[in-house]
Amino acid sequence: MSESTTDFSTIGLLGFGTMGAGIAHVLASSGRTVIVLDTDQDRLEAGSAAVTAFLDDSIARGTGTDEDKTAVLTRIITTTHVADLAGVDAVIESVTENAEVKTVLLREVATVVGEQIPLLTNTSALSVTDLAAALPNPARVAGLHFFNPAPVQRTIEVVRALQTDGDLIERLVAFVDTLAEKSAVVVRDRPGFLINSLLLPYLNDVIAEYDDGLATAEDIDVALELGLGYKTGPLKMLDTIGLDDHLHASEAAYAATLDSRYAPPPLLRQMVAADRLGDKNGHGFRTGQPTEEKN
Ligand SMILES: NC(=O)c1ccc[n+]([C@@H]2O[C@H](COP(=O)([O-])OP(=O)(O)OC[C@H]3O[C@@H](n4cnc5c(N)ncnc54)[C@H](O)[C@@H]3O)[C@@H](O)[C@H]2O)c1
Repeated sequence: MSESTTDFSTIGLLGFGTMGAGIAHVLASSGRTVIVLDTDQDRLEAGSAAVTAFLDDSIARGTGTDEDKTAVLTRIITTTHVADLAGVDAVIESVTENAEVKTVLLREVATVVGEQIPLLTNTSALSVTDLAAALPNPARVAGLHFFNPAPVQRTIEVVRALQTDGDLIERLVAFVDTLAEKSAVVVRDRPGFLINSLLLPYLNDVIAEYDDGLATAEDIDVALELGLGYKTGPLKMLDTIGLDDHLHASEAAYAATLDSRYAPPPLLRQMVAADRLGDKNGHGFRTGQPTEEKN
């Protein structure tokens, strides 16, 4: 476990959902103190349980110890009061993907933390530039985009909004370097940033080809895993991401660009309408499907 706390030694984290729990784990594992805000006690307890599950998993795999677990959990402080964020060195926002929810909360947080404290957003699909424009001192706003699950995924996108101060970008790259096995990628603020702007069209192409009957879902995944050396086949990946989340990300990128590469294919909309969301509810392209006939 790294004990480096050179910068941002106490971080305010907004939202203790899927991503918030993973991010809290990553930050606390780097030796930092994390003050996590969510709307109510039940959500805070669910977030703490998710962090505990990550740590127990590490112990079971022999990559963590009981001492690590205690140390990490001790560094995560939970609250439902924005006032408790006074004194943090940076804020990472990871609440529900809704521009108004994020803006209202960050404005309130800004009044507590002061003008110079960096406000960082983990949004996947919203414009960081738009968000910065709605906040006091937009130069201290940037994106810090983690991938799911945050403790496992190794890339973090540092997103430069039009207003972001160059020094802040340098501080964020140095900060990411202090997180275990994470690498920063600095990207401009555009729909999907870097990874999703390339991933969304690829996944949408695969869905369209599958809908056209190119091959079975299993064979498409096997072909890309073995033929191109991808770690996870695209249809398995879609089930993991969640088809509703992928639809939302595609719609947002399409609305922002009118680029047809992002347009959600008809089968994606149908899958979501039929409540086939992937791993999260046990029905998707690969999850819960009987083995298909080969062509
Ligand atoms: N899930 C992913 O794969 C993924 C990956 C990268 C980035 N993101 C981004 O991370 C952010 C969070 O996504 P998630 O999947 O963790 O969502 P989630 O629904 O699991 O968690 C969101 C949390 O925010 C809390 N919240 C909502 N309004 C709040 C408020 N006013 N004050 C405090 N807490 C509030 C909710 O109670 C919930 O616990 C989104 O912006 C999303 O786009 C998600």
